[in-house]
Amino acid sequence: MRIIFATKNRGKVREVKEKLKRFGIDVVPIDEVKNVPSPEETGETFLENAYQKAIYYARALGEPVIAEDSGLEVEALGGRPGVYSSRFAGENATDEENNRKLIEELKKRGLEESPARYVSFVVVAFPEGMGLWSEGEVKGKVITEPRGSGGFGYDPLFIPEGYERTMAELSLEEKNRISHRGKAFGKLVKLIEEIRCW
Ligand SMILES: O=P(O)(O)OP(=O)(O)OP(=O)(O)OC[C@H]1O[C@@H](n2cnc3c(O)ncnc32)[C@H](O)[C@@H]1O
Ligand SMILES: [Mg+2]
Repeated sequence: MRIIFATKNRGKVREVKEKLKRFGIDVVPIDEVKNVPSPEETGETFLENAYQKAIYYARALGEPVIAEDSGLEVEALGGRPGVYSSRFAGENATDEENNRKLIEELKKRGLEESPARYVSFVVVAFPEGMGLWSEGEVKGKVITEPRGSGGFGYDPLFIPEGYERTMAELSLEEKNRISHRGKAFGKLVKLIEEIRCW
């Protein structure tokens, strides 16, 4: 079975491909199927954004599409960057720029770390308009000294609860076992199997 995953983030594609492989699901990134301009992400919540992305592409393609919206919530920053995680340092900011901004914001407050969590909302939308969704989170803390080269985004600054290593120091399989995204996609596959909607 194949599932089209609407994302421009290569890190997400790598993780979700690996996660769904053992369920016999072939995850195909949208840009390998059709060249459609990206939709806006104007929602105020992760769920709204994930649904917006999924339904936009499901309608454009005429078949079910999965999308994900995720982010990092930092306690010391009142939950920011949250839904703005990919554009924390500005529109089209790189991971490095976003990480630098996070370190600055913590240091400005005299902090070297803060409790934080990653959140992921996943939606599979059908062209007719309905959708199924699931979510996952992983708690931990953010630090101001980046470590590791795996993963993507804020991973060099995020240490999951119960770990000494940053998310960027974990293998792909290990990250998938404990991550917000790994949990959300695991739950979505169960839902799809239960409802037999495919
Ligand atoms: O919208 P798409 O095309 O899927 O790609 P995106 O990178 O813009 O994805 P989001 O809008 O969902 O923004 C999520 C951001 O949150 C951060 N993030 C989410 N999950 C992460 C993870 O597992 N590791 C590190 N950073 C993560 C990272 O900055 C992402 O760019
Ligand atoms: Mg995005």
